[in-house]
Amino acid sequence: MGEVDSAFIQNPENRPKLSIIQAKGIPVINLSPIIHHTAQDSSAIESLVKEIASACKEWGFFQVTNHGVPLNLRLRLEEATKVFFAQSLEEKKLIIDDNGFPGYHDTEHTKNVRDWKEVFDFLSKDPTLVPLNSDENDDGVTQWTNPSPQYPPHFKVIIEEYIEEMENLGFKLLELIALSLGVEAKRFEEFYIKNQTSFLRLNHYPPCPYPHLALGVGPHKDSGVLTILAQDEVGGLEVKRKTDQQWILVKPTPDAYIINVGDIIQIWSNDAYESVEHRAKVNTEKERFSIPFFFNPGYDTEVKPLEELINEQNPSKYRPYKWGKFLVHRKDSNFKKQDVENLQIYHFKLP
Ligand SMILES: O=C(O)CCC(=O)C(=O)O
Ligand SMILES: [Fe+2]
Repeated sequence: MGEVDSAFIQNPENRPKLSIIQAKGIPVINLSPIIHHTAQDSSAIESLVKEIASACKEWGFFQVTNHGVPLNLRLRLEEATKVFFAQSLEEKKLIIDDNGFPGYHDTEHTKNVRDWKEVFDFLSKDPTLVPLNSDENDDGVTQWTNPSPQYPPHFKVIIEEYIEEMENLGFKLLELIALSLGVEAKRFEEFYIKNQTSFLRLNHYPPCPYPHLALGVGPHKDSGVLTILAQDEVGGLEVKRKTDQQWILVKPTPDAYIINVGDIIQIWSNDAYESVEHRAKVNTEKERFSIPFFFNPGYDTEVKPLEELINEQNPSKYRPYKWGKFLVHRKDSNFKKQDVENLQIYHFKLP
């Protein structure tokens, strides 16, 4: 692949520097007070909530250790992911839905530049109910259903088992985040009771001959509630530091998960917390794998700042929007190059 394919070339301002900034990096938070407790130790939980609050405010990103997800399960999923992607393109292309989601695909664009990656998406709930289209006046719904990969054996079972763990961890993190905002621990659960739209993504970034021009994933913010990411030892994820807008490499930490606040938490918190821009670099020698779990609410969730957090001094900064409509709009625009930027939450910002 000597020729440079222009579809992958980032605008000059988005091209990555290949030298690495080794900064102190995002906070690492030990979750053992909520995972390994018999009788809850309230002072340990209180200080954990404070750590979460400052990580969400200062970075929008953090890593967690002692999270309760069995390492053996993660290793089994990582191994199966490698075996899956090692198949031929023809074989992988069989594992796809007509809509291009969920399943295998290799043509995703971020901000209209093609990403140097291939992915496999798998829904948390099968089927997942979503709006028929992004038209606000159309109440029609449709279903997304999971593919059934036959190879490697037990792939589907491993993925399902792993998703269950991601949901458990997701709910625990949401409790900590709710407490850190000063609202009830279970405040966010109502948005997940019906028609959760979460999904697991397996990312494979093959070696790239021009890593100074292309990106595995271009700069973006995650649009859902929370992302729980497992990255391998190769590294490549960079986060835009809020204090000085520098791209900071997130150093791979064995058996840790990287958590990032998505756009919906930014809105629920009325901008107290911010969904932070990030991207994934590629390199000439090593392939890289990463596994994000996008923890998303029911399609009919109306996204707006929490009533407890707004008042005359701190009025709502956003007009409400329907999550499902946003999701479907994004899915329609992610697989082709368009002339305009796709939908972002600032489109809902009040003047
Ligand atoms: O591969 C990574 O480290 C990040 C992936 C990512 O940001 C995404 O898939 O939304
Ligand atoms: Fe992301």
